[in-house]
Amino acid sequence: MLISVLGTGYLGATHAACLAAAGHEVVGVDRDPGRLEVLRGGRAPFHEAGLDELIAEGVAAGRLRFTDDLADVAGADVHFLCVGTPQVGDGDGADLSALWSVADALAPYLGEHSLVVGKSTVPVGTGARLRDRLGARVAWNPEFLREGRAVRDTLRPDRLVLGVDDDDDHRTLLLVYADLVAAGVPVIRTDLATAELAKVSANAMLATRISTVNLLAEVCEASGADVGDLTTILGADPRIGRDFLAPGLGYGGGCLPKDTRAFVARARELGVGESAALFDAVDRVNLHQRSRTAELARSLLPAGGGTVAILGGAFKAESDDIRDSPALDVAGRLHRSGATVRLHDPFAGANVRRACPELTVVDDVATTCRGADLVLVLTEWPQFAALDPYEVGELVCRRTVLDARLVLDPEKWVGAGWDFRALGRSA
Ligand SMILES: NC(=O)c1ccc[n+]([C@@H]2O[C@H](COP(=O)([O-])OP(=O)(O)OC[C@H]3O[C@@H](n4cnc5c(N)ncnc54)[C@H](O)[C@@H]3O)[C@@H](O)[C@H]2O)c1
Ligand SMILES: O=c1ccn([C@@H]2O[C@H](COP(=O)(O)OP(=O)(O)O[C@H]3O[C@H](CO)[C@@H](O)[C@H](O)[C@H]3O)[C@@H](O)[C@H]2O)c(=O)[nH]1
Repeated sequence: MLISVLGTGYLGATHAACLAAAGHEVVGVDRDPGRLEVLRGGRAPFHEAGLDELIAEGVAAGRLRFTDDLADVAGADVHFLCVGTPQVGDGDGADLSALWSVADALAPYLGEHSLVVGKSTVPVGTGARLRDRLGARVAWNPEFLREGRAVRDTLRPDRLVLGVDDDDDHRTLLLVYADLVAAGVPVIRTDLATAELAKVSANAMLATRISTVNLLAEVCEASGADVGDLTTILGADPRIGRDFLAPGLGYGGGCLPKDTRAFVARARELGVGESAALFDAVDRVNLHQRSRTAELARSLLPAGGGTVAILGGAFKAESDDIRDSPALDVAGRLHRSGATVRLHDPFAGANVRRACPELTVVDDVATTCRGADLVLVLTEWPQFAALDPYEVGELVCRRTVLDARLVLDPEKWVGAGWDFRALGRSA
């Protein structure tokens, strides 16, 4: 099949490369010339395990091309919309301007049988509006991939959600995903509204889980209970489950925060504001983790100054994405409070330098920690979990560490003479 993917960011680039790997002829469209140049060179424009290889293979095989000209995708059987839907500047709802703009630009190139498939995360009701606007066949096929595991998640998703109007559109999508269907990936057919809602609901529920565990961590910290044992006990109940129970600095990124807020904004429009306030509280608890981490760090530094070695800038490990990164929120607060901030991240350093020129970003852990009054772990990179507390102890000015992601082994660090603090652990 000839397939176009409109928007080649974290979602679109991965989706396009995986469709090409499945044997389709794929054209990725973007308006960002820098991004297109990198993709045409057979690389991913961001750090994502396995994606460089997949893009290189697709480009070399001639199955994957990139363009800024929608005329190049005229005649495609299926067009996937993968542009960004960020939070609106002055509110909590989703900004759909990129979606409408790319859809309008695509309209003249749609054939009678072309299927337009929304993959971006949108408020419920968007697909129906798009169908009316374009007068074309529209389906919604939300994407559940996680950054850092994007390729694996796309090649072997937990489920395929196909929001369709009729059997023809369903059949078309089954052909697009024939390899996944053959591999036994569960397919859930539904309507457009349910497919759209499934995506924001999943993210709002995941956010709720994290804020719940962080509330529990705060109670552990205040009471002397052990949050590690607590989550093990909770996770052993199959109704609760073990995944997504890691306490700490909370969630960030380009999805969970904005999707939870957009859910609430849309629920209010639909007259369900009273109950949707649940997710306002989830958001508040999440943001509170950032302010309380900064305050705790401040209290461990010399009054009005001090040097803090920050380990982590990305919003999560295995990604270089810094959108709404909790780590950068805390780093910014400490910088503004007068602390000297040095920050290291294994992959996100260049992005942090560009976005936060006021912070000193360094290339290795040793330079970050040398002469520091406090070591602060803000992203859950395994490299940080593996640090040797004796070696780090030789570099710092004071052996004080605050683990805001609960990745360090307390016994090892205390044994090496550190004043060890962690979120969820009483002092
Ligand atoms: N990042 C993820 O892990 C992920 C996972 C699932 C769903 N989503 C959803 O997918 C959507 C995209 O997210 P993302 O993280 O890939 O965003 P992104 O910002 O990385 O990518 C969006 C891309 O769209 C391009 N674009 C914007 N307007 C365009 C236009 N008019 N024509 C052509 N290209 C245009 C941008 O240049 C950019 O490359 C969002 O709705 C997001 O919520 C993201
Ligand atoms: O137990 C946990 C798990 C995650 N996090 C944090 O939560 C954030 C989000 O993590 P994760 O969900 O793994 O990353 P994303 O790549 O943002 O993926 C989410 O957002 C995507 C975009 O919508 C969806 O497709 C995914 O299903 C959904 O998990 C990160 O800051 C993590 O550090 C925790 O604090 N504790």
